Amino acid sequence: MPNPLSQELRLQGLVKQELELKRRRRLEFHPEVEARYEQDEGPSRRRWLVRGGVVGLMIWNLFVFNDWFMRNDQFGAVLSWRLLMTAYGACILTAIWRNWVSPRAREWILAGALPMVMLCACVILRLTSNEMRMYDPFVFSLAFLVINISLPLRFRQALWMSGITLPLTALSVGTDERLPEQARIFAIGLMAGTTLFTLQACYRIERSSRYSYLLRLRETLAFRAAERRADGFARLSQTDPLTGLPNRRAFDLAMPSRWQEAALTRRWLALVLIDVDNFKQYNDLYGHPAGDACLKRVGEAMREHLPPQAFLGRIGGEEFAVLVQADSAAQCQRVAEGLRQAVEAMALPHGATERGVVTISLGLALRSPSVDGRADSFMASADAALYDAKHRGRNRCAQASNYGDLEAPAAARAGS
Ligand SMILES: Nc1nc2c(ncn2[C@@H]2O[C@H](COP(=O)(O)OP(=O)(O)OP(=O)(O)O)[C@@H](O)[C@H]2O)c(=O)[nH]1
Repeated sequence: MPNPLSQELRLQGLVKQELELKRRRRLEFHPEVEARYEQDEGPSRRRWLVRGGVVGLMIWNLFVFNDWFMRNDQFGAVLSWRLLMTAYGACILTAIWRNWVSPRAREWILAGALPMVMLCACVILRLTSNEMRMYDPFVFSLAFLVINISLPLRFRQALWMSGITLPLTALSVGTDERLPEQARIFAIGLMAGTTLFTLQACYRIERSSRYSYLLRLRETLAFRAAERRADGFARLSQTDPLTGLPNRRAFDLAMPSRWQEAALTRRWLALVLIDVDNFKQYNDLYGHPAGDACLKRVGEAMREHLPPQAFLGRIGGEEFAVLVQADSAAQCQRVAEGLRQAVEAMALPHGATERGVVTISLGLALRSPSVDGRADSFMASADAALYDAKHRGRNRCAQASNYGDLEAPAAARAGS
């Protein structure tokens, strides 16, 4: 299955092509663009058609007053034809409204309304004996106006249905001997002219709505692509390329939000600054590439140890930082000590440390944040604690304030 990104890029290319090739003159897009057109515009077109159809049916039925005065003798029969057409229209509109039919079928079914309306109108005209009936055919043009323009039909369907309906209606009116000849000629001429003009308008409406859709789609796709690029840049600018962990910039952004989160949930927030012990010597002993690999492994070991919601970033050369929430100070201390153990447990050989393996020193600062409190001294506290851990002999976690030193377990120190 193609991924959404490549699909969008392909669509972007197709839209560009459509705009360049002026294919829009054919009132049909490339199938993929056409599918997207229906997806984006279909629901609003359905709503519009249903609304327009309901208004059209209301107008159609308002003529019942006219029937009462003009065709009183045949009122029952005329009313039946009106109701038949209304029922037919209601079925079509329900099918469109409930989306029971495909987009293509929707357009053709709707277009079928034009010959149906004209059929009913011609039958009603035949049923009428009143001398005022000669004015009836002049109203026929109204159907072309409403259906071809007001709805409007799509141009292809409008062309076909008008092409079928106009000659048949003209035949019916033209052969109606009870109509004066001049009225017949004039009514047919009016219908033909109306059909022509409404078809032209129908074409222009569809063409310009398709063209403006293409422009909108082009903008939407370009905007999405720009957003994706911006997201990518933001991710890159906040990621350390060596370890794939968040970098200092990401840490600076995370700090205030983590602070607020902890304040709102009334939990402890721990900041742990971590420094790889004697890392300069590691580089000197094993080379810079090995140093890089070591930093990656240290990052991975700590990430695995931390809960998923904890922040872990590489904020400097061989310096990492952790932000983690906990329910108690003791829990924070356990997390920090766990990090130290996790790195030591990797047992990466290091000829210049006491234990003979890569170890880390940690400075832990704890806060119980308040919403309007400030994190200003947080970093300085953790930094001071880290300094303390280094001075006390490395491979340990020291804690800022008066919580005391979190010693490495006795067993670990015994082996050093
Ligand atoms: N391989 C590698 N080395 C780095 C990188 N960034 C910083 N370093 C090295 O990390 C070393 C840090 O050395 P120092 O700040 O003296 O600290 P240290 O040797 O770890 O000593 P202590 O921190 O006191 O235990 C320097 O030699 C840097 O060149 C990196 O991305 N890759």
